[in-house]
Amino acid sequence: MVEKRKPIPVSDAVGRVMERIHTAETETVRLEQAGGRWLAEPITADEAVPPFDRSPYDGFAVRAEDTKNAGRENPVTLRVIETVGAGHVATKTPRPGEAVRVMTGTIMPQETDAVIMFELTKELSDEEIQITRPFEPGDNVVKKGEEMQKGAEVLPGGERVHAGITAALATFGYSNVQVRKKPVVGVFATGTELLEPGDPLEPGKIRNSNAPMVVEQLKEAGAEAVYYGQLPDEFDLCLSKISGVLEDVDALITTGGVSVGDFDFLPAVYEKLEAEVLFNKVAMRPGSVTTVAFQGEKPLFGLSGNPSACFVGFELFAAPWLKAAMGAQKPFLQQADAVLGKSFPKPNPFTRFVRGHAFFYKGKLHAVPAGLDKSQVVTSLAQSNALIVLPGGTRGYEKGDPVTVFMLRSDGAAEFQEPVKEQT
Ligand SMILES: Nc1nc2c(c(=O)[nH]1)N[C@H]1C(S)=C(S)[C@@H](COP(=O)(O)OP(=O)(O)OC[C@H]3O[C@@H](n4cnc5c(N)ncnc54)[C@H](O)[C@@H]3O)O[C@H]1N2
Ligand code: MOO
Ligand SMILES: [Mg+2]
Repeated sequence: MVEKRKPIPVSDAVGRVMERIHTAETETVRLEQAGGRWLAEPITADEAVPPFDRSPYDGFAVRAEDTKNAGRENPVTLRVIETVGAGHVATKTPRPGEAVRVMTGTIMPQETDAVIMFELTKELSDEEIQITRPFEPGDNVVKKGEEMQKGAEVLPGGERVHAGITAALATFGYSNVQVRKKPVVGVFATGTELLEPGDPLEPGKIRNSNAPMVVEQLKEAGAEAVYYGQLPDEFDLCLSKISGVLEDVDALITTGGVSVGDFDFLPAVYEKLEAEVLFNKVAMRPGSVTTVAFQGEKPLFGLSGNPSACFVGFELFAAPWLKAAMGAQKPFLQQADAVLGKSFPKPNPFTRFVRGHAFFYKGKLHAVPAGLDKSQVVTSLAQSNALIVLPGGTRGYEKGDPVTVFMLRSDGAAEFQEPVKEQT
């Protein structure tokens, strides 16, 4: 008799997995290698930024006091005593009536407290300029520590290093950075029907799309994927291959073989390994048969063989666990309110995660289901940047209904648009 499984709500399933986080150790990597890694230490300012008062313009550093009587009818003439570029320090100290020609980024010369851009001066000669308005002390001076004071916290840690974080790390002298070790995640695709992408098709066989997809999802999550190849639907072989690699990985992902078919052997493999099964049925579509088991601290993610179900199972359970293991403060997909762009008439006993395309139109986020909504479907994944969440227990959804979307990515999001015009 076929095993009857009891579905649990998605949030319970997520909760069960996230109770079992095992935080990865830290390691030190060079700044150039830190992109995409998760920060394992807070970033603090080793020095103030900027580290000295500096000029934001190409112009003249002056003593503001000298300019206080300047006006259209009363131009003030100042004598230029030196030219200093960024990276150099003025060698002279201006006396009253004197100015220093400075470039953007130059440390303010002693005794100067304002900068006048070239365009606001009249250069009478190489040595003399004229100005026709007064300047206050501090005008056009970027103060030391204006951006960040020495010792201030820039980031608390737990963020993923992107180009902006790299810039901050470089600014504060982090030539080496502490990050979390990447969990090593083994991947097996199960299925006697599977061919590799380079193979010609044969009757009854299909190309293995799950393994390359999951390897890519692992990379996107920041983990280290080790693809161990395909396993035919044979119990002994699945058991020996899976138990053979468990020592070498921090987590294992299998695709296929988790349902109730005669050749679905993952449930029996978990039993034989004496792994603790957290759940084997989730009240969701696709991915209802997604199974998560633990062997000690190691999660075994038994993702469905159906490509869309496999994808969703990874995003909902494996990705947050892996990101949290890498110290992520925010391991879940970002959620947003959107307007459903196309009716979805199918009744919904389980919560659906519909692959779709989300985009902004007239300031509102819209989400349109992509391609066929079936768990066997691959190509809709290629057209999606979001999962549209349609809670279960309804008769379907109408175009225009409010929905929640989980954002998968934001690249490739827009064509060129005229930036919003400033209000005047
Ligand atoms: N009697 C029942 N049958 C099924 C149930 C059920 O509750 N009762 N659940 C269905 C649901 S829902 C899903 S989802 C699938 C899950 O199946 P498995 O996880 O056991 O996966 P397989 O049987 O191995 O394969 C399913 C399907 O996916 C294709 N596949 C497998 N691996 C890959 C791969 N690497 N790349 C591309 N496609 C793959 C495979 O050829 C099958 O077509 O079970 C339903 N059945
Ligand atoms: O796990 Mo299945 O994808 O719900 O169709
Ligand atoms: Mg099956």
